[in-house]
Amino acid sequence: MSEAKRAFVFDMDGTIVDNMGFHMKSWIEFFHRRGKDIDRDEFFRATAGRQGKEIMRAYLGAHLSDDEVAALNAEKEALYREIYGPHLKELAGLSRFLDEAKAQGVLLAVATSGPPENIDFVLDGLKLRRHFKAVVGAADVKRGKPHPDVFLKAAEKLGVAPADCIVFEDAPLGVEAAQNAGMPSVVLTTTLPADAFSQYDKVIAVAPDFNELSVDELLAPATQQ
Ligand SMILES: O=P(O)(O)OC[C@H]1O[C@@H](O)[C@H](O)[C@@H](O)[C@@H]1O
Repeated sequence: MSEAKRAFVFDMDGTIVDNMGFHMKSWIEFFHRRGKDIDRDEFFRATAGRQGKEIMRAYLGAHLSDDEVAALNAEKEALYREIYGPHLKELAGLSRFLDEAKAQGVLLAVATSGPPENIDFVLDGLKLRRHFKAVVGAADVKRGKPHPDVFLKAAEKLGVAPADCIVFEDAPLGVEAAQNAGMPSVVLTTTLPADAFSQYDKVIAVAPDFNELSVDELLAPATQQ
């Protein structure tokens, strides 16, 4: 490993946990309560990685006040935590992978579009917070993915140059955000197959879970990847 500090920056939903099906269920129920139907696949591709407030305004009206958006978000995310709670589990191989990365001196961060309550729910619920030197969420940046803000903030908090960070993502908009931040990505195919990411540059690996990923291979010089 070179002298420069390296970092792994993890998306949370769909990457640390395989929960996007539960987010989808909660969105379907949330919109059903309002007499609206949504198409699962179309909705995932259009929204996964965006912040709740952006999704609310896109689907329910740009006129919504901040207070109205906050109340709607609180309802949707409480629904999600209620239905995912009994299934809460880290993606296969994650803890081993994090331990290996730390043993190699890699700094670790979480960069999610989720709100603080969802971050606590996953990181504290699974006792994972101790692994991460920085945790950045929707409350810390203005714009969700595909804007690069959340990844750039994580790199800044870690004190690592964006080009020395590798992002782990499951959503096309998240990979696009990493690309916009100047960071290569590893795609986890928890939610979509590999071909959904073919239009993006700098995808250096694709895997179904962390058991299939090697820290050493990911840290190998870029010319070998
Ligand atoms: O950035 P992450 O961790 O993938 O989080 C994205 C998700 O954040 C959630 O809070 C939203 O309700 C989801 O619809 C969204 O996809």
